[in-house]
Amino acid sequence: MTAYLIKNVSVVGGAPTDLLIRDGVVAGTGTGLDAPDAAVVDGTGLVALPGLVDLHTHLREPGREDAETVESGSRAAALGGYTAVCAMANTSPVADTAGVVEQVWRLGRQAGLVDVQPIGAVTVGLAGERLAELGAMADSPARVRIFSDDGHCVADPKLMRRALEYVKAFDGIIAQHAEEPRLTEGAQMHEGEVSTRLGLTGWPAVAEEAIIARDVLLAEHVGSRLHVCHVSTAGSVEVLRQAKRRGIRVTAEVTPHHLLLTDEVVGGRGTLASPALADGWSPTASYDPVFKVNPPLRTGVDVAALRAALAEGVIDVVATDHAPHAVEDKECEWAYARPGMLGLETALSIVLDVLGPRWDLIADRMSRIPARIAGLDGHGLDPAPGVPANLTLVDPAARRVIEPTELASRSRNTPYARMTLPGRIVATFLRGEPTVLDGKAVK
Ligand SMILES: NC(=O)N[C@@H](CC(=O)O)C(=O)O
Ligand SMILES: [Zn+2]
Ligand SMILES: [Zn+2]
Repeated sequence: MTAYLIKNVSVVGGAPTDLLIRDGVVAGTGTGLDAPDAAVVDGTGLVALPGLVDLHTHLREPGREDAETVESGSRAAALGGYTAVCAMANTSPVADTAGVVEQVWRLGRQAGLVDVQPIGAVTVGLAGERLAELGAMADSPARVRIFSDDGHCVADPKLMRRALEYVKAFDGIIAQHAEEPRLTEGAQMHEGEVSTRLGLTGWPAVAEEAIIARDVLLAEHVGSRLHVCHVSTAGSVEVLRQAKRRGIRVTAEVTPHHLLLTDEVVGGRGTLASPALADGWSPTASYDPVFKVNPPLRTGVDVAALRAALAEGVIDVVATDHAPHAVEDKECEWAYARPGMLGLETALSIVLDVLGPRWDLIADRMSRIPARIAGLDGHGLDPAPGVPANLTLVDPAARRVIEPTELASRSRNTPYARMTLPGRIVATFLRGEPTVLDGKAVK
């Protein structure tokens, strides 16, 4: 195994120092390090972060390998600075048995670009009727600890209660896609002024907020851990703030797209929550299905509330909800397009715009805390002697124009096409082995 000497790098925003990586761990830090056998990486002007960890990724394998595979998604993750991702269960077949979660886990190890931690389904077939074999998935080699029906809501409160009770035994987590289905029948976009103007059926904020309010009370009642997926509204932030004040064991994530984009883009307007990114950019058309996503893009008030909640910690982490879709499922009439957006290769850039170069906060929201929530021990640790060398090097001064066909994902449904984003991943290391060098995947 080659040793690497990263020279003159800022570790999480600190004063420039050298990092020696050897035998899978950080072997030493300090200025003026020398290691004749090591390959030198010039870290001047770069920031070293603990490898990013994504709690919410769709890798699409098994079933829709045309949209993404574990390997292509792992490559996209590494290029985005990730060293671990949690893969959602809405595959085909659904990851609702020990067999399927083990298959995904093995595919991740074979790809060897990031650690792929499968998430197990809560209910059989994501149908919301019968609990899946949660214990068998927890006991499998994949050691599943997070369970989610993402793409669907566990709408039945009795089933949600039983799922929370079941996972309590092994300190597991239920990650809820909060969407009261009876309030979103036929919904196409956020229910508000824009949906009224465009004549599209709305997805009301209350459909999310009512489920979160119910679930935090169930989690309190049972004394079990709840994680809220892709929080999208100001009202949800208030429910979470109150729940945390009551000491309820709830964590929450926000996606990059809900931190930047508003429902105005559906109508073809380029109003973004960030003037810098809006400068010179606008959607190519109205009803562009790349902006169709579940939960939907909300208003500027919601985006502002999410940005504040992320900075403050009411929202614990950023999760990408990387949702690759094949061209025929996405580039079609709005009503028939599948919802979802790519996120892995652009997440750090968006968060850098949202939070600014507050590297310690970024390390918390994108690495340390998601690693702790998922129980991924070797990840989310700042580079320091003896620590597994799971890290990424960021060039904060770089700017790049997003070109969908240049992404490593097998799909191209990124909402940031033609945007100029800040920051670039220069290198990523997984247990001391480079997965990205000079901005390119090593395999
Ligand atoms: N977010 C989306 O719009 N789609 C996700 C499912 C989900 O996260 O709800 C997908 O799997 O495509
Ligand atoms: Zn979802
Ligand atoms: Zn999802």
